[in-house]
Amino acid sequence: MENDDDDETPPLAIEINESSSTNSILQNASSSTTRDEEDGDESVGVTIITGYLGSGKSTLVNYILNAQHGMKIAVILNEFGDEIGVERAMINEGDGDGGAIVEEWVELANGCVCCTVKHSLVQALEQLIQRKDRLDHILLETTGLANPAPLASVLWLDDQLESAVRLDSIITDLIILNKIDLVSPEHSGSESLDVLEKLEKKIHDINSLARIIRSVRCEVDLSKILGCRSYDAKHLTHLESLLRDNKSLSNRALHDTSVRTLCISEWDKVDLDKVRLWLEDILWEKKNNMDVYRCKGVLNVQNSDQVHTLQAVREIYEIVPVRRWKHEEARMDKIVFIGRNLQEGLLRNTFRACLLPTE
Ligand SMILES: Nc1nc2c(ncn2[C@@H]2O[C@H](COP(=O)(O)OP(=O)(O)OP(=O)(O)O)[C@@H](O)[C@H]2O)c(=O)[nH]1
Repeated sequence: MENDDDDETPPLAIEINESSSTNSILQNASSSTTRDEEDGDESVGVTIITGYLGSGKSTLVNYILNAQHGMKIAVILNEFGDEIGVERAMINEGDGDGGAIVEEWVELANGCVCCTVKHSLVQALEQLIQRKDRLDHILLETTGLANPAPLASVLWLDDQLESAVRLDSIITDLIILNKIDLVSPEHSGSESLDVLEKLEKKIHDINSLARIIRSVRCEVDLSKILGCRSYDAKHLTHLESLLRDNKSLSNRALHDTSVRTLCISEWDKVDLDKVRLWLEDILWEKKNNMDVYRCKGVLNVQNSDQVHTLQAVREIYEIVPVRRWKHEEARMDKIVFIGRNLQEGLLRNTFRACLLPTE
């Protein structure tokens, strides 16, 4: 579908719950508020967090929500269809104890925010703005396959939104060079230019203005990434080029269409050891030629009252308990796969062999 078709597409329903991301710029809450007050500008900053699958977008959202800044933050998550619910279950909301108070969670379903769900995004932002007195900032975490340029155009070209929200920055413009702990020592420091320096140079060859911050688990100085005002009038040239790039891109160019997402869900508890062997067979042995780029999910584990999250990026995976299941929460296993040659029947059947018999 071409971008122009979007106007004919009816808006999709958006879920807004009462409880209330791959690289970005955040500014310290207090300095952002002070600056806004000084300017008489009460617009709410929006930070778009983009980045490839598994680069650390949710890790950054988690870090921001749990940091000591006292901001009231709304999070808009864009997940592909079946992923709905998985992403949110994996993010630990701030507890309001000095950290973020998450006022709104908005999940945009059934498509990618840069193409088919633009209307939902506009609706979601409008609804959030109506509650603006209670909000300091909005984080928009896109799917790992999205291009941020069309999002910038949504924020710029919608007249109503223009004054009430402002694009603060896109975390790809501000580059968080995350996971530097995974660069092996023999690759860093031993040569005249180490791997990270070479990588930074390559990034600057593509975008000489990009600001780069190195991090492990997205632990970054929030004053460097929130409230950046990267797109204020003085940065207009950059914005214009972003919008121009957007016009010249077809949807085909935005996404690798051969990459597919699928989700398997079950209600029974799992045997964790069996799940590990199952996963290693898929990720390490490349069972039946399946090429899994990314896998994430929640598991209902035998003899545990903790939600376990499963995360895999290529061959690296982890399964960890993150918190207790909430009383009202449906305890289930839900796993999302993103990759090529995914065989749904095979994944589903082999996963069933990890389930415990229903009590
Ligand atoms: N070793 C290491 N692992 C990290 C780092 N940052 C994040 N991770 C892990 O990488 C995995 C993916 O992180 P996420 O934050 O879920 O990535 P994402 O970009 O939101 O992924 P998608 O939603 O699939 O696009 C998780 O298992 C994280 O714990 C880091 O700096 N070092």
